[in-house]
Amino acid sequence: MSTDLQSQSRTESSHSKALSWLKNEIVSDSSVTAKDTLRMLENLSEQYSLGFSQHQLLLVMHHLYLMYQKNAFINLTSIRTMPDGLILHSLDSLLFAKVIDEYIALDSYALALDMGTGGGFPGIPLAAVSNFNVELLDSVGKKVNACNEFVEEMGLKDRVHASHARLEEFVKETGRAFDIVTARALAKLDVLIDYAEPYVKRGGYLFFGKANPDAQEIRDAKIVAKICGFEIVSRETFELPDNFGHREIVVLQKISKSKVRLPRKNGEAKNNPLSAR
Ligand SMILES: C[S@@+](CC[C@H](N)C(=O)[O-])C[C@H]1O[C@@H](n2cnc3c(N)ncnc32)[C@H](O)[C@@H]1O
Repeated sequence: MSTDLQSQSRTESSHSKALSWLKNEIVSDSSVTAKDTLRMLENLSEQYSLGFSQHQLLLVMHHLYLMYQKNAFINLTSIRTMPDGLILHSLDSLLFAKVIDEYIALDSYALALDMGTGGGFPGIPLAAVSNFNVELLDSVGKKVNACNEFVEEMGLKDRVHASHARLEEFVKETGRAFDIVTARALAKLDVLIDYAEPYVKRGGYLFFGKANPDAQEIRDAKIVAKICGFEIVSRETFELPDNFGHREIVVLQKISKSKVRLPRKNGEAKNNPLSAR
């Protein structure tokens, strides 16, 4: 089968799974049906000019729903209701996809790594709206198992996979392989750059989501970016609806060799930051 036909048949199979799920399910907040939630996401998609198809949004919702089901057993999110999660997890992750598309087309077959993915944010929504091959990484085994269950259930297993490892160690298995590295709610920007450097190809991009980085965090990020061979190419800002707050996605490009040997030992990036040298 040609790659296009394989990809079309994969899309059809994940579409029918998501549709059969939508028909039956009532989401965790008993006053809101899955159909209502999909409508909310479609409205948000329009409001932020995201341009994703209904099928893609359905997949994004399917992930959120599976994540909330699993959250009853393992701690994946502290955001209690599905409508809040829709904004703070799904929309927030889709904003990454919107920004990434400006640098690497979502319909390309780029390789992406989501560092410290937790319940799969932003990596799984990113996979749902792209053709990317996505590696999700987390140091907590239960979260990794949950993510692998989600992508199997969503029909994305052949191009999305979660691995259980620390960022400081996973590079020994994979090498410098990725076009894109993402992270949300993992660490300060300087630490994220330190973690990500061994994974991204020359010319590749880092996309880091922050609530509101202060001037010191940006100063430290600039210092470490220079040491590690990156430049900050953009800082995209968004206001989430209903006063859910400010979001910034910082975009960096790998332009030269790192001046220090990375990765460093476990915990070094946080405990002995390059920005303080
Ligand atoms: C606050 S959670 C954020 C999860 C997700 N990115 C989100 O935005 O919802 C940070 C995650 O990073 C993982 N993590 C922290 N340090 C890590 C490391 N050194 N290597 C791999 N994962 C790590 C944690 O286990 C946790 O799941």
